[in-house]
Amino acid sequence: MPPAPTAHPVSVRGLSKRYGDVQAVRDISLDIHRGEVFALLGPNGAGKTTTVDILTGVQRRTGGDVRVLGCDPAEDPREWRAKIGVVPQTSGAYSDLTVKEVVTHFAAMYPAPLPVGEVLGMVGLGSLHSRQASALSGGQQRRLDVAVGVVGDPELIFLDEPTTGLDPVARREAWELVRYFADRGRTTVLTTHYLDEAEELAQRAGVVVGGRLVEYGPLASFGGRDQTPSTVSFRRGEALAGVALPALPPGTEVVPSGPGTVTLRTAAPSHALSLLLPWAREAGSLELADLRVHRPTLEEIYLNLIDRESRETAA
Ligand SMILES: Nc1ncnc2c1ncn2[C@@H]1O[C@H](COP(=O)(O)OP(=O)(O)OP(=O)(O)O)[C@@H](O)[C@H]1O
Repeated sequence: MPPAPTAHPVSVRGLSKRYGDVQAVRDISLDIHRGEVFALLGPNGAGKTTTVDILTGVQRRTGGDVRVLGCDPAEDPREWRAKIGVVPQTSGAYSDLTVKEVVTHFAAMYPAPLPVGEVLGMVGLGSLHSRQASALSGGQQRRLDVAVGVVGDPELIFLDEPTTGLDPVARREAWELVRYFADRGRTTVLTTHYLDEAEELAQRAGVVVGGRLVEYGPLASFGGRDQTPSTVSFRRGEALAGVALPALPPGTEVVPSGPGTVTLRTAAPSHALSLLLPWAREAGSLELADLRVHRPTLEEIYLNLIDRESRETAA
């Protein structure tokens, strides 16, 4: 019987998982939209891998309802499995096969795999295709895991910390691969501890702490980020020394900073700049020296969230 149609490729309601005494996941509800990259964030031991393992049929849930591409992963139907790609947190053991043999072996399990050579090229293993998989370095093994996870050209891809152990160039190659699938309308669930990676690739995210989903939504407004003021700073230089600042957008604060430096905190940095530039020009300065506009990064927002959660838990 074909799977029931579903609005979202992943739909989770009230998910929980207990391992003996450990409540690893508590009442998580979320939807992952078709075609998006969704980042699952959270500290070590938060419950991310457990959640991914349940969504991919590796672990059984102890409560709640889960639909992945219209099916219950606990039933693990064969045709369903062919539509998902998984790069698990731990590297696979590939015995004494060569890199190309490993990927060819996995490609044969899918009805319409991508060409093996193309996938090896995408993960940067093209020149190592005849090397024994067991002889690869840690980072090269991770690339092979990614190749194995995506060779089936999956509709939905789960990447559990795919770039851990990769050098900066390989990390960026992995990002290109995620974008390649996103451009083809595929959906990706990305677990990562690298906030820059999430920021670079994902449109929405969820933060799990102590098994609970404590933040969930578009990255642009994550943790009230779009409401958090930005900082604008510059050096006055000679032309602007002693010149009174122009009228600035309502709510802008002048923050005490070193001599000769102006630091403003404002919810409207573009508006503030549009007033500062003509002000500086009129005073004879075409450039604002050392101009910096700092919007809160995802990492800062995330650290605040984790801090808030640990204080609430302690209280
Ligand atoms: N098989 C298991 N048996 C008992 N407890 C487990 C098992 N697997 C995970 N746990 C516990 O469940 C909790 C969640 O673990 P999980 O691996 O899902 O966290 P995570 O968010 O993926 O962490 P990390 O970022 O370190 O990978 C942890 O307290 C962990 O010790």
